[in-house]
Amino acid sequence: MARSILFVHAHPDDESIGTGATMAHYAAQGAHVTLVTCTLGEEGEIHVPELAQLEAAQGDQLGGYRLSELKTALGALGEIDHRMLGGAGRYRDSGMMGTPANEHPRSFWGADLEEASAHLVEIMDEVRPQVVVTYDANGFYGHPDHIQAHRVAMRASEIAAERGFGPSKIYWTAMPLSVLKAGVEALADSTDNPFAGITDVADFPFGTPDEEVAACIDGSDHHDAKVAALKAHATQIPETSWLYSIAGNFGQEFMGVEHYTLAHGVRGRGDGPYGWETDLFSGLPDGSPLAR
Ligand SMILES: CC(=O)N[C@H]1[C@@H](O[C@@H]2[C@H](O)[C@H](O)[C@@H](O)[C@H](O)[C@H]2O)O[C@H](CO)[C@@H](O)[C@@H]1O
Ligand SMILES: [Zn+2]
Repeated sequence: MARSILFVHAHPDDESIGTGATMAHYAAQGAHVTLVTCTLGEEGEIHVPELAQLEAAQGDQLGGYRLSELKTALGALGEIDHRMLGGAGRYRDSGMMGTPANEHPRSFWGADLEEASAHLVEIMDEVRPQVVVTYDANGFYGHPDHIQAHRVAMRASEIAAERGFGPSKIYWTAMPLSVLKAGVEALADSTDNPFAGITDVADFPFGTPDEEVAACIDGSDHHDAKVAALKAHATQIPETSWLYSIAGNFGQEFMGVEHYTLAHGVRGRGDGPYGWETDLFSGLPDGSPLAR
């Protein structure tokens, strides 16, 4: 049975920023890699001056443009089965927490959980993922669309399990505190310090104690693919982005290695002081009994 893994992300660019190396890693291994993107990112900033008038308050065309950026990014990551939750345009980027866009009639933050989850269950029934990857209950950093993506992924997985095709393992993206600390220290004297003013990692809206991390996927062979995918999202990730500053300092060690907590399922064999799994499918029988 071919391995099938499903990633649920809120906006175009999250897939590359948070799980790009992992997606490329499994696509290169021949796994069926499905990405579900929940919104088109209509409320995003625009870091490409000549596209400034696409913004929501003017031409309101950023969503369509970001879909094209996403397709380019996925081309860099390998063979990815991409779906928009409910079809392109069904759910709109809700903006940052507390902004007027939260109240838009199609905002993802205001979506009916059962209806949105039903769209995801349909995809899960088709691709039968043994592994699902999404965010923790805080959406990794508190964005309403990320929180909603978590809720929809978890509810859909629950419904799928009731129907006999639930995932064997569910992971949430995570940033180990040791990695955050290393980043803050490495850039402390940098003139281009993205963490300027932050001295304590507790100041970040994200970060997981190393002992609570379950998996570390080394996709450093796909470092270049991840950087190419990030560059495809040029409206969101400018050349001056802190992502590139850190990559420049840490290189493959940062860009190509991605970490996860295990929210559901049995942890497989692991390495290192905390027994981090090195494969998200570890511990699973060859082929899920739930697969078609
Ligand atoms: C990575 C991510 O989830 N980006 C979201 C986020 O973008 C932030 C937003 O534009 C904010 O105004 C900026 O200050 C911040 O730097 C951005 O990361 O929220 C956007 C609006 O919902 C969303 O389109 C974007 O994908
Ligand atoms: Zn996002």
